[in-house]
Amino acid sequence: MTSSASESRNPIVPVEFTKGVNGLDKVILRDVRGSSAEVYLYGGQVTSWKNEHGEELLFLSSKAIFKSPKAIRGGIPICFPQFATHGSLEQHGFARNRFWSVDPDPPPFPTNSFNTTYIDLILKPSEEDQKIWPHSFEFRLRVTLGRGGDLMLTSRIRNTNTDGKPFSFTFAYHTYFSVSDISEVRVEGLETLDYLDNLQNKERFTEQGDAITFESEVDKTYLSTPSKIAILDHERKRTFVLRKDRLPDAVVWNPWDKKAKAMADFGDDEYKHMLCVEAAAIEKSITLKPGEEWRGRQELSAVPSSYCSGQLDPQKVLQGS
Ligand SMILES: O=P(O)(O)OC[C@H]1O[C@H](O)[C@H](O)[C@@H](O)[C@@H]1O
Repeated sequence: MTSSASESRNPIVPVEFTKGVNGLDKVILRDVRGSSAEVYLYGGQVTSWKNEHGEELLFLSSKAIFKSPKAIRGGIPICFPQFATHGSLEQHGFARNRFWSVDPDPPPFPTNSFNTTYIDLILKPSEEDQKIWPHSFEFRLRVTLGRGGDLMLTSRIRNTNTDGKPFSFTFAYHTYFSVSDISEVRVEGLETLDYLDNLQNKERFTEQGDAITFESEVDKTYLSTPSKIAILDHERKRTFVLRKDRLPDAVVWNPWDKKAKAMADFGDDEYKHMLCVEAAAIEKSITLKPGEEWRGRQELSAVPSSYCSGQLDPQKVLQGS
């Protein structure tokens, strides 16, 4: 069937503006082959990413609270201008619990947007925000659903201070991946790297051994990581490939059972079905002078993983384009 035939029979609305939980504004991106993504203006947050079979690829807690000032638990929260407690602001900064707007006329992107569906959002600080972080900025976020169902997020952050002052920030795409069973998952691309252990006062260690697997709580910030990280879900025979640009660090987080129980917006057993791998800039903060812009990009794809004599072949995953 040609795509025009399928389109005329079943018209696709590539960008739909609608309402989500609690009447919050939501944008749905759709690709003709059936993949989709959902973005809430609250937090500028992707909450859903589905492949062409309609299978959800991101974790969203069944207990997520879609109400300000609580950030939505799951999807891809944006941590800005501060990651975690690396500064004096609230945990993970304020971008994740502010109302973003649709950017009607974003400056042009050099990247090829042919054959993709996307939405541009913008966040500017309110007067209240400037009381806690005394800077003026424009944060433009483009969420793109690629032709093959890939999900791309590009952030452009510009210093618009008129007082001549630079500002510094840390940043993360706090991606919650949906996994079959955390004990069946391994992460490749971070082995042998140095990391800060957030469970041990951010002390620095070196990762030993092979790929990373999970049997207890993990909260680590890997430093100077490669631009490509793979998350292999053996049970579902699915591999997520995360590619990133200008985001040198990567946080790996699973709260495990005890912390899961302590979080009001997270189910007691949900830790089994999620893993956060967060493309980030943490160890070295980013500094912008007035008029300067930083751009940070994350691209996610989900591919079927194949078994080779009972073992996944990590080289194939990591060397593939
Ligand atoms: O509960 P939140 O504020 O959303 O933070 C959730 C988690 O985010 C990151 O992964 C941090 O490294 C963790 O220390 C933190 O627990």
